[in-house]
Amino acid sequence: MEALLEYRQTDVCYGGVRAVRGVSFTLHAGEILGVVGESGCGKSTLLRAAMGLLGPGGLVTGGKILYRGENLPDLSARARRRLNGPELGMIFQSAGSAFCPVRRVGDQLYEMMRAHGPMDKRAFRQQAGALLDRLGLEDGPRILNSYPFELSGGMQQRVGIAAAMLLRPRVLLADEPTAALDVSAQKQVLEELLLVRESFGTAVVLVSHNLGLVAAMADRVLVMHRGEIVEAGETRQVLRQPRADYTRRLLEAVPKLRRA
Ligand SMILES: Nc1ncnc2c1ncn2[C@@H]1O[C@H](COP(=O)(O)OP(=O)(O)OP(=O)(O)O)[C@@H](O)[C@H]1O
Repeated sequence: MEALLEYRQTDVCYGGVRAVRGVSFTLHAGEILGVVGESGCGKSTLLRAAMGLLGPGGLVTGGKILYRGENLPDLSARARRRLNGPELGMIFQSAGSAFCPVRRVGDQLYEMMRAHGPMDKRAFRQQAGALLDRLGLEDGPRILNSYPFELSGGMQQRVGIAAAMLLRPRVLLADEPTAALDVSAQKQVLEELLLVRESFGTAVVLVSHNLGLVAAMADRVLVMHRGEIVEAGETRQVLRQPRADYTRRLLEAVPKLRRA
């Protein structure tokens, strides 16, 4: 399998304070990699660093983040715009809040698609409607004609997830994508992630607090603690026979774990 994304001894700082230290791993095409660890351990920072979205105080201060051989922190803003979206997609914890409040969500999604290549409006509406349907939003045309405030938080989140998926990126960086969703919507989103991986060989980095969800979805898992990877390996092995004390402590907080 092709190596798509490779972190090599990556350090990330905010205003000189290190949030991620010496992180190394490789993500291959078609793979789902889970990232777990307590709040504040650097999971979001890891993903934002690849997207160039660390914000004004954030900087990759050491190592490399290679996407198909190119070091992402070295890219110009122009090269970055070419990659972000169609190559590297990101689903944020609050994906729904990224929409402009005074424009219909369908227009915003269509514009995003058009920014990355020619797209016929009818084909777009069909494609977007089918995806929304699979994400549990059955009335696609109505959703596309809605303003963000006309949708519930869970609906907005799923439209935000659809926005990342519509461009069919090779790599999808998903930061707690389903944390704000109810159980049935959560299931539909996770099934769609699996379908996208199966249909297009999309690789996924799935950040989650939910170890049960990671156990069910991820092929491999990274355990992070205070900005560092303390354990990495095949999901089943890490969750059943953890080597690091920290992983054991994390698992002890979950009464029962079963791989689906
Ligand atoms: N914009 C920022 N400016 C300064 N420090 C930040 C910024 N964003 C994150 N940090 C700090 O970097 C560290 C890692 O934060 P990060 O959000 O990556 O953790 P996380 O594991 O994703 O947490 P959570 O699970 O709560 O989302 C934390 O100490 C956090 O306070």
